[in-house]
Amino acid sequence: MGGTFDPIHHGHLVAASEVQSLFELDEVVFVPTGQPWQKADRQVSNAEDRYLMTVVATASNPRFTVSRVDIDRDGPTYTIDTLRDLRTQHPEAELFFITGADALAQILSWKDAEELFELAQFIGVTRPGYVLTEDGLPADRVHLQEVPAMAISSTDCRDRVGDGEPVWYLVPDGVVQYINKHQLYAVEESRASH
Ligand SMILES: Nc1ncnc2c1ncn2[C@@H]1O[C@H](COP(=O)(O)OP(=O)(O)OP(=O)(O)O)[C@@H](O)[C@H]1O
Ligand SMILES: O=C(O)c1ccc[n+]([C@@H]2O[C@H](COP(=O)([O-])O)[C@@H](O)[C@H]2O)c1
Repeated sequence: MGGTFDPIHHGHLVAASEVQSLFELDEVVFVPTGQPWQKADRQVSNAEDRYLMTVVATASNPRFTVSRVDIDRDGPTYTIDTLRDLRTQHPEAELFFITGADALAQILSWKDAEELFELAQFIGVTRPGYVLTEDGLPADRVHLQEVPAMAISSTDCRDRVGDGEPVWYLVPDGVVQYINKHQLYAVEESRASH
């Protein structure tokens, strides 16, 4: 499962857990993006912080691991490179890439979109506020999966921290503590003056 994970939240974790169980996956590899080029219009937190929050959030699940392939590669992050690197590391594995409905809808705009479907199958999961559709995508390589709806986004978590509101129970406890310890998403002056 690839994502910016700024920060990782329970929507990501529920989706990953549900897909792992339903598709009987041996392992779910969380891959924090290095430089998400489709989010170039906004500031993204330091890759090491996003990686460490992902490690903290997934540590207790024996089927969850975290990969550094995207954060250790220079330049913009493309899933085609992610899948090539994972294929090299796990030559025997059958790869599935888990994405939310919003990301799945954009996939034809990703780099080398056609080749993506040769390297992995894609599992699109429901996400509140987005319609899950495989229109225009190869039906034999794309699976749609309903998962329990968690109306949580990283944007909302960042905004809540910035506004001094709690993110307890939206993200794992260790991630709340990591955010506090490293003062991520700190209150901006314009907001603090309200
Ligand atoms: N609540 C959710 N339910 C299901 N899938 C989700 C949910 N939140 C995110 N995803 C999916 O997880 C992947 C990684 O998401 P990402 O790290 O961009 O989180 P986000 O909450 O969408 O972030 P942001 O609000 O910063 O854009 C994407 O494929 C996204 O569609
Ligand atoms: O390969 C691409 O061109 C591409 C473009 C946009 C997003 N992605 C990947 O899609 C995943 C979800 O991205 P995001 O930005 O919604 O967190 C993440 O693994 C990204 O690297 C990939």
